[in-house]
Amino acid sequence: MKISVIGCGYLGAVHAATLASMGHDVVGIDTDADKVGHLSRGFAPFFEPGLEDLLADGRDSGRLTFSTDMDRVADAEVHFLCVGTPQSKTSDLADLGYLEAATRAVGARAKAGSAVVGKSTVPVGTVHRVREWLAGADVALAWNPEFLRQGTAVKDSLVPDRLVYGVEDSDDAAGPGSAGHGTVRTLDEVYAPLLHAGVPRIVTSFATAELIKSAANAYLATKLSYINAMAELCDAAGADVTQLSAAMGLDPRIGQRYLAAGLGFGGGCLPKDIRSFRAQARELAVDSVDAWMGLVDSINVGQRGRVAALAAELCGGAVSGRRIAVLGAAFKPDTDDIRDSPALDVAVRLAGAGAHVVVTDPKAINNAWMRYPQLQFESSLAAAVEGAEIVLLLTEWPQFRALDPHDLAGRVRRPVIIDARNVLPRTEWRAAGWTVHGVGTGDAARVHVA
Ligand SMILES: NC(=O)C1=CN([C@@H]2O[C@H](COP(=O)(O)OP(=O)(O)OC[C@H]3O[C@@H](n4cnc5c(N)ncnc54)[C@H](O)[C@@H]3O)[C@@H](O)[C@H]2O)C=CC1
Ligand SMILES: O=C(O)[C@H]1O[C@H](OP(=O)(O)OP(=O)(O)OC[C@H]2O[C@@H](n3ccc(=O)[nH]c3=O)[C@H](O)[C@@H]2O)[C@H](O)[C@@H](O)[C@@H]1O
Repeated sequence: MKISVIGCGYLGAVHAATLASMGHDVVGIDTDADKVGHLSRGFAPFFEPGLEDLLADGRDSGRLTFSTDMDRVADAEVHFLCVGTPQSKTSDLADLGYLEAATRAVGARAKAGSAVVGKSTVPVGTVHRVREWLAGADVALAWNPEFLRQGTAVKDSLVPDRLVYGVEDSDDAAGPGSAGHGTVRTLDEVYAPLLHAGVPRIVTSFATAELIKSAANAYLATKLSYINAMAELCDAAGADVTQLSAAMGLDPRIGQRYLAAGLGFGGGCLPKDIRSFRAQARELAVDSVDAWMGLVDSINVGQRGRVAALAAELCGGAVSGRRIAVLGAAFKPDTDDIRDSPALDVAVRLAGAGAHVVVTDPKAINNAWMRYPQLQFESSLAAAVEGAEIVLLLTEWPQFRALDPHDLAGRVRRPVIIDARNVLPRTEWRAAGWTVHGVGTGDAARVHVA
């Protein structure tokens, strides 16, 4: 099929590349000429494992092209809308400005009978606004939310847990002869290899499809804030949240995933999505969801404050003038994305309190250094920790987990580390002379003021 993908960021570039790998002819459109230049040459404009291989395959096969020219969408049979829906600068609401611009541009060029399919994460009810923005274009409309995670985006796209199709009420999966089966059939054709492999697909209304996406992210955020609240309880009681979550997770009704307590969640999605969800609940007068999301958000942001306060405590009450090494700038490992990064938030708080903060990260320094002039960035871990009075492990990259505590002890001024992701083998590090503090690992009662 001929497909256009509008918006080639973390979601769209991966979506375009995986569709091409399934045999479709795909054009990816983005307003960012730099991004399009990279993608056209087969290079990923951001770090995402496996993406460059797919881009190179797509370029070599001729099935995958990129452009800034919106006119290139004209002969596509399906248009996927993948532009950003960031948090508004002035409220909790999602900013739908990019989506409106992209939709209007597609609507003006899409050929009659083609399908416009939304993938961006949107507040419930947005599809009706998209229909208005299409301004009478003779196109079908569907909403097909995406659930991929950065860092595993290629795998998540090629082997998704489920496909969700939000379609017109008249549309159904009954096949030829039913009133408006157009978009279901079209999407089935797009995703044929996945459906053939047995990926479940849910066909539902627009509102339900929109809410499935928001509710899934809100649930993940809820699970994370729940375990972080338990971490605070563990610190207060002298218990260990890593053992608590491991034991809880063995119950298959609970499961191990998203139960890793620590610095909490960040990134370009969960934080803004729970705020948008909150705003939607307020508009719909569903107070319980508003209050719930408010608590999830405040527990999450509170983790950052707790780690910064622990650093101050371990520095004798204040960090002013202290040299602090921060391991991690990305919002999580295996990505270079620093959007709402908990690690950088803590680093900025400490710098704001007068510390000399040196940050290192395997992939995210290029994205971070111009944005945060108050921080020093080092690509070499050895340079970052040199002379540090305290080390903070804030993003659990494999290379940080595997650090040799003996080697590191020889480089720092004081062997004190906050393992804010609870990933280091504490016994080994303590045997190497380190004071190790986790989050919720019951160390709070053992803080020694230096
Ligand atoms: N990043 C992720 O892992 C996932 C993101 N999502 C959702 O997907 C959407 C996109 O997210 P990201 O890819 O992370 O954002 P992003 O910011 O990385 O990418 C958005 C892209 O859209 C482009 N763009 C903006 N306006 C445009 C226009 N009028 N025409 C063409 N291109 C335009 C931007 O230049 C940018 O490259 C959001 O709604 C997000 O919530 C959903 C699932 C996963
Ligand atoms: O809507 C989106 O954009 C995506 O948001 C998340 O994906 P992502 O933001 O890429 O990252 P996750 O792996 O979910 O991690 C989110 C945050 O939670 C943190 N986290 C995750 C798991 C855990 O146990 N503990 C924990 O603190 C991570 O460090 C990270 O900061 C969802 O997992 C995806 O399903 C969804 O498609």
